[in-house]
Formats: sequence, C-alpha cells, structure tokens
Amino acid sequence: MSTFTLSDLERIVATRAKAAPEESWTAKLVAAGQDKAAKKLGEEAIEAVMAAVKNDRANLIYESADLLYHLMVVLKIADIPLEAVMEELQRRTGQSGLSEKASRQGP
Ligand SMILES: N=c1c2ncn([C@@H]3O[C@H](COP(=O)(O)OP(=O)(O)OP(=O)(O)O)[C@@H](O)[C@H]3O)c2ncn1[C@@H]1O[C@H](COP(=O)(O)O)[C@@H](O)[C@H]1O
Repeated sequence: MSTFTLSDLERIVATRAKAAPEESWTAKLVAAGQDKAAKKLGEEAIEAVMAAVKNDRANLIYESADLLYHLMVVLKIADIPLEAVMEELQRRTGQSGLSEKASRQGP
C-alpha cells in the first residue's frame, strides 16, 4: 500500500513552483498562469472520463494521477490550500450527497 498522500503532492508542487521554468513542469505551468493550468486540468479530466467510459482500468489510474497533480497546481496558483478542500469534504460528511443536492435546489 502506498504511503504517498495528497499532502505530500501539495508540498512537492509548492517546492517545484519556485524552480526555474526550464527545469520543472510545475514551475512552467505556474509561470504560464491559471488559464493554461486550468486548461490542462480540463484536458486531464476529459482523458480520465474517456478512460472511465472505456472501462480502461490502467489508463484511468494513470489519468487520475495526471488529474490530481494538475488540480494541485491549479489550487496552488489560486492560493487555496488542500486543507480548505478537505475541510469542505469534512463538512459534508454525515450528509448524503442526495440530500445535499436537494438542499441546493429551489422550490
Ligand atoms: N505528478 C506529476 C505529474 N503528472 C503529470 N505531469 C506532467 O504533466 C505534463 C502534461 O502532460 P501532457 O502529456 O498532457 O502534456 P504535454 O503534451 O507534454 O504538454 P503540452 O504540449 O500540453 O504543453 C507532462 O509533462 C507530465 O510529465 C507531472 N509533472 C510533475 N508531477 C509531480 O511533480 C514533481 C515535480 O515535477 P517538476 O515540476 O517537473 O520538477 C514530480 O516529481 C511529480 O511528483
């Protein structure tokens, strides 16, 4: 079982964001800005969706890793700590996704 966590990835992204863009994909994306980083996130999401609908397990794992990495870069550029996302997820525990959806729908 892997001991690697999203917090580890967040730390790596934060460190590599300060590297020279010629030597780091992370730094290159950060230097390019949120439009480029968010576009990459969208592309990786589509690739993960395609792997999922094709039932391609190996590729879904690979594209999910790309997706999570690019999400961490987008959060870094937006100056949102992973902690904020985890707090939101924690806030939702104890409430079913269906009742949460219903609470957002109007009369
Ligand atoms: N997890 C990742 C990770 N996942 C994907 N990628 C990179 O994301 C890029 C996007 O892949 P694509 O094939 O979609 O893009 P591309 O066609 O090469 O690029 P474009 O033509 O779209 O610009 C590739 O260069 C991948 O290597 C990652 N780059 C870095 N990391 C992590 O970040 C760390 C630091 O990496 P650097 O910032 O490069 O030092 C690494 O050790 C990893 O832990």
